[in-house]
Amino acid sequence: MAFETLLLFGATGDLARRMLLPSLYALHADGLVAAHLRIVGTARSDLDDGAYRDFARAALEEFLPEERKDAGALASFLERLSYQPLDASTPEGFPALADKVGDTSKGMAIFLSTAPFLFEPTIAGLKSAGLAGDNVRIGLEKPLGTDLASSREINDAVAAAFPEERTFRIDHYLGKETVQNLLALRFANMMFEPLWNANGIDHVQITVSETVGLEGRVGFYDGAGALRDMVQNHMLQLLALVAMEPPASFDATAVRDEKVKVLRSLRRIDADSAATHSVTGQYGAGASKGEAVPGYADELGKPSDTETFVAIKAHVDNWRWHGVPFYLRTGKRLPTRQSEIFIQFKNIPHSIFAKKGGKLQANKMIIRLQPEENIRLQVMAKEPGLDRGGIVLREVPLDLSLTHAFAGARRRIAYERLLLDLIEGDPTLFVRRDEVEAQWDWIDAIRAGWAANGMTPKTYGAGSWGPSAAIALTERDGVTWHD
Ligand SMILES: NC(=O)C1=CN([C@@H]2O[C@H](COP(=O)(O)OP(=O)(O)OC[C@H]3O[C@@H](n4cnc5c(N)ncnc54)[C@H](OP(=O)(O)O)[C@@H]3O)[C@@H](O)[C@H]2O)C=CC1
Ligand SMILES: O=C1O[C@H](COP(=O)(O)O)[C@@H](O)[C@H](O)[C@H]1O
Repeated sequence: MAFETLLLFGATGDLARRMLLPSLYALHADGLVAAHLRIVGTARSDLDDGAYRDFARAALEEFLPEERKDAGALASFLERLSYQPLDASTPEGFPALADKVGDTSKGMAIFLSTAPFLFEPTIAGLKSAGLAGDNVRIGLEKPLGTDLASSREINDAVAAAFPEERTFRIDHYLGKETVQNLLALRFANMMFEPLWNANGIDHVQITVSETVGLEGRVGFYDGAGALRDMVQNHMLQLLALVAMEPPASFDATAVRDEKVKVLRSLRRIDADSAATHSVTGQYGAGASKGEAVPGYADELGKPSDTETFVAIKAHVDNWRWHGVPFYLRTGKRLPTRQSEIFIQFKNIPHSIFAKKGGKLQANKMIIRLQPEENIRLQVMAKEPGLDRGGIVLREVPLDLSLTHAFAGARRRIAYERLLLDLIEGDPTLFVRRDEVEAQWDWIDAIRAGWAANGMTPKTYGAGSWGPSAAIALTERDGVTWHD
């Protein structure tokens, strides 16, 4: 059921400015939210409704693409907004917040876009002010903790007021169009699923590379690092979607049941295998997009052992994936911004072209999430000609460019879909508690393995593909990273 109030904590933050307000505006401009949906923002800043609308207007001016700016839609969107100042770390301000929110009988969705240490007091405050009733659901921005224990603590605090079916944990990668297309590719087509296993697939690579550095998130990032910031959530969700069994239906329980089975089947990387199955790095000075950039420690202003790059060789220990490595790689200040899933199929069992000189390469599938969205299957074809000197076979792409195939359909940013699902109450693309905890369990073992082996990040030049050890991680298996 679509709710009629959205209460946004962290309404003055960076995420609200860059993503949440522009997404809500887009839903409004496209007529996708109810005419009577009210959006109440709250944060510490001492603003009134008018000042918050000015704040929101400035954010939209800055972050909306030019073609989306429409004066009429902007004015009517701003009318939906109101604001209540609140220090969420103490209970005092919550009664005033409840007054501001007013009648919630038509349902309220709450979104916590604040640091996780505020979740517990926020939830206590909401509960004490009567803002956690049966017709209220809550969305939680990541990070949900820094390890399994802290994640459990947060989840317990949330569960004290909101049952699991009313708790929506965000992983914005699940809102990305191509991520859902991966499900369509696997489960809406006959031809891939029979090969989608250890018989057909040699290995899988998942790369999420960024060109940016700290981007003003110094305080948060140095306490997190790439493993907890990116692998624990986005990359493991991508891995789970690639590796899961077909769910019985595209429904929240069925999909999440299958994902959690994969996450629980991940082979532990621990003290014995951390050094052989993972590599960490930290960028030093180098160049990004042709410009000289400082190293991480210089950006931070002090030396640090936080990893800005991680590469992992993972295994899913079940029948389907027996012996198939999943190589994961993510980092900041890499050469390109590129998120992709690369599926390397196995070689054909016997080549009829060998005696004619035809050289074969195994099929590959590249599922590109960003910057552009496309799915490409590399297949073998014969070069045109009379083949007098022998047959020449060449790898050619079968492209499914989503941008071209669906030209005219606007590409939505992930938060548009996720905020709409939160307001309408569809949890399919949100992460269930057991998934988050399985993810943390696996990540904690890796971190313990690093500590036990005294592993610290190896330096890589900004603008490179990470430390050379990351190349060696795959080359040892005769595998080259797909750049
Ligand atoms: N920015 C991003 O790209 C991403 C952010 N996240 C996560 O989302 C969350 C929000 O991030 P971001 O917007 O960047 O953070 P910011 O630091 O930019 O904003 C924090 C928000 O929380 C509010 N706040 C801080 N303390 C209190 C308090 N005691 N009581 C009430 N409100 C408070 C701030 O209000 P005020 O400024 O008025 O004090 C502000 O609105 C974080 O957990 C972050 O890790 C996750 C993925 C990406
Ligand atoms: O959650 C996070 O994701 C972003 C990358 O998101 P993308 O949609 O731009 O790929 C990352 O920069 C940030 O460090 C992390 O917290």
